[in-house]
Amino acid sequence: MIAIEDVSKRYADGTVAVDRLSLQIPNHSITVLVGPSGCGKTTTLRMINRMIEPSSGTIRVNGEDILRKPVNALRQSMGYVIQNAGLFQHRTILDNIATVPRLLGWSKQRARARAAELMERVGLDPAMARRYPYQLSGGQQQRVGVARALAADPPILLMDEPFSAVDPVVRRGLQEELLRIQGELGKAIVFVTHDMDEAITIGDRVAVLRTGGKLAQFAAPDELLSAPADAFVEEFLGGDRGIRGLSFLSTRDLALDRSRVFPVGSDWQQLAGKPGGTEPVLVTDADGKPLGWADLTVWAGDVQALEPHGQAFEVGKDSLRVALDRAVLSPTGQAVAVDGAGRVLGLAGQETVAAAIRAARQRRAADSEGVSTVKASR
Ligand SMILES: Nc1ncnc2c1ncn2[C@@H]1O[C@H](COP(=O)(O)OP(=O)(O)OP(=O)(O)O)[C@@H](O)[C@H]1O
Repeated sequence: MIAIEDVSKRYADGTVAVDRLSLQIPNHSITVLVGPSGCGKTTTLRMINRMIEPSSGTIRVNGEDILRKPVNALRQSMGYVIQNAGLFQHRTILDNIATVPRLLGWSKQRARARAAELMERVGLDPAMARRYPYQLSGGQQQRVGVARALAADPPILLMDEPFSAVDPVVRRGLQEELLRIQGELGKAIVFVTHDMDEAITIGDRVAVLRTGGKLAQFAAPDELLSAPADAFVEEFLGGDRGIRGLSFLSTRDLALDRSRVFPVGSDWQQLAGKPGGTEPVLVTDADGKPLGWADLTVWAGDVQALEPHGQAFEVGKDSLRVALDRAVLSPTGQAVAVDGAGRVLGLAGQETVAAAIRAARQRRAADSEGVSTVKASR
């Protein structure tokens, strides 16, 4: 646990970068500091590893005042990742990652073995080990930066806009990779960004700072989206926070319609004659996997002639946001719900999703702890 207690930073020219900030940063979780340019995010992060000394207040790590710890020991317990990776250009990728273990006195062989292990962990091809940083893409360099910070297995990882310099697709990949690594390693991660979407995607908790280094709100992402503390936070969250909030609601309890799903080989003529026979049906293969939509008033049983079913959503894994998106994009207005093996569980139209949203809101109102939240596949 990192406890920031009533910490302020006033620079020599009188600029107040951080103003009486108090934050409890738990272990085994990602805490994001987010806010507009100049609001004191970097200053806060650097006070944690003592690259910057606070003007007042105390920072404790697991109860111990960081000023009482030798600065080297403190920094060894904290990996540090910055924008553009900050790699040593004259060292190979392997030796970049091995830097801290070498400083700690590990043999070259052991440090390199550890570096090779970390390359795999962050998703880098082992063939890159002997390359130099300029021979890697920006996204690959950021992975090296993360691997280097993790090399000595520090319990804390400080990350300052680590993914800001790469394009959105690569950035998304890096965010997913970080979440996966965190799932395996469970560090205390403090992550600085000015991008609220990034904060919401990766943060377990998000601290929104306003200019002057004052804390505007510190909350879990779903709470931030559903109950912004004030107009500043609301504006910073952007105009579509209602839709984005659906990312945190599970599809587990959706009331799926199974009455319009039939396996190939069904008696289509008989079904067409039944009440509702003019409604499109979803045809599945023998395993229950979706093949496409059929209008039984005209379809003659030719699988090739089915209307594409589009992307499905996985119940329990994907969020209501994904389900709603699939329903909106579906040619029939019905999203196809599947299990982990891709077998159809049923259909969910926009009204079904809307009912699930209302039910989730009621549960939230009844019990602020009781709302099902999902972390993945937002
Ligand atoms: N060494 C310094 N001397 C004087 N003022 C400084 C110094 N370093 C930072 N500042 C000022 O302190 C404030 C906070 O800076 P900081 O870098 O912490 O903000 P930030 O939120 O990380 O910004 P950005 O998102 O643009 O990186 C800014 O007004 C900045 O100009």
